[in-house]
Amino acid sequence: MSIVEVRPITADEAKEYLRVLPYVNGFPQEEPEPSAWYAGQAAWPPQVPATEADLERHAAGVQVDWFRPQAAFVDGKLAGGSAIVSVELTVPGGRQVALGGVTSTAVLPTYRRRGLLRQIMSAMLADCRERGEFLAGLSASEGTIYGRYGFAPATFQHRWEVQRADAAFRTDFTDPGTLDLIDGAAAAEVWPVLHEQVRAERVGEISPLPGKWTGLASGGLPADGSGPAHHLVHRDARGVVDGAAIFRLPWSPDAAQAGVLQVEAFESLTFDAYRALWGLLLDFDLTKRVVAARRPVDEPLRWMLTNPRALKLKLTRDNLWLRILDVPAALEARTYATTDTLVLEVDSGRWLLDAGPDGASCTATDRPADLTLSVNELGSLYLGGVRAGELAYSNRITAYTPNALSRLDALLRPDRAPHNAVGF
Ligand SMILES: CC(=O)SCCNC(=O)CCNC(=O)[C@H](O)C(C)(C)COP(=O)(O)OP(=O)(O)OC[C@H]1O[C@@H](n2cnc3c(N)ncnc32)[C@H](O)[C@@H]1OP(=O)(O)O
Repeated sequence: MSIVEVRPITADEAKEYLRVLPYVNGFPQEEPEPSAWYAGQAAWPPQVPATEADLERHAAGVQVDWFRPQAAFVDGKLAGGSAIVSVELTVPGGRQVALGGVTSTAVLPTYRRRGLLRQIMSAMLADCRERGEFLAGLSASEGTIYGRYGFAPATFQHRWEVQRADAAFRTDFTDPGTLDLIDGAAAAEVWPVLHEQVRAERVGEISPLPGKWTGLASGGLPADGSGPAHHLVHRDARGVVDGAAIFRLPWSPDAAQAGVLQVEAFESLTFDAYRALWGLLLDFDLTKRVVAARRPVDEPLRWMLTNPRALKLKLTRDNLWLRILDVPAALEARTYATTDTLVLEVDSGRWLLDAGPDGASCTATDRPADLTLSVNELGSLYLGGVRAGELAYSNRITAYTPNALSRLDALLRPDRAPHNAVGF
């Protein structure tokens, strides 16, 4: 019988850990989708296997304090691994709380389905708890894997398209600011500042990993023919950047795919920036169609067009999956839209949630429950991106008192849908 050991890796095991990851071996790391869905980062088809030089380079990135890899060794061979990255998540009320982000997870194909991930996950979640991280999160390569560990989808994203010919705006707009095309080096300065401001306001947004924006400066042409990145910024009347977009004009030999403007990133702090940036992108000369991926599910643009149906939803997908590791700590970290008191039975714990716009207290109680749910449902509800009624109708939540579902929804619902443009 094999001996399995699960533990953090040492510095000189970094390359061995990398060797289990799909992209290093030329295997797929996402379900097959058009590369445009990933907004430029083609995860399919698989790339060529990494060279020793690539591994040397990547190994440095594994040995940093914010990247905490755990690996499973079978009879001494490193056969699977995963890592927690330390990031922050904006929760309702604006607090940016520590999130243990699960990433870079893989088990060698010849060692799968024998419980290695289960053991690695349990070690990683214990590590998060020890560090006081009461939330863990991930983006799932497949929807069937992570529910068993208590994770559930909490934010969602859309990919939509608009035919340029259909993109008439309802009202005229005079821009008090200016639009400017800038180079990658300037964009690498703009994006970190802009994203910090955006994530302070957007529930569900995540802090970027170190180095997230440095690649913008060097540019580089992706191998998939999607062409160079173009950087557009909007400045307000004082000249301060209040919005930016990154787009490409990919070439395709397929006439149906020609003339596409592909929006890879878009952020704005003001209505003026939002309207002005989309105004240009939706009416870019010599293009036929705009495709935008990783967009929030409550895209206001739809309501600004004379024909709201012109914005055609092409794909909808879960984005951030949350795992609540400490129920009272998580519920006390956010604020609530109404003032109410509910008893929630979450798995085997029963909690009295006394919540309001200034925060909440959440204490153990033996009062009868208003609702029962598991930590998975609480993860989906936590940021307000899923309705309690939807989960009750799918038999995932049971309500015992009148209006308990609508009262819970009223408490949790933020003004805007939770959204994270940045992942890990
Ligand atoms: C957050 C991220 O990093 S997403 C990236 C995830 N990585 C990948 O998708 C790369 C390709 N896949 C793999 O490397 C592996 O299949 C992993 C990492 C997903 C799973 O590793 P394994 O060691 O095989 O998982 P393990 O044997 O611990 O399985 C635990 C449970 O999950 C189930 N499971 C594991 N993988 C899958 C899957 N792909 N689909 C459905 N169920 C799965 C197992 O059947 C098992 O079920 P049980 O609890 O009912 O017994």
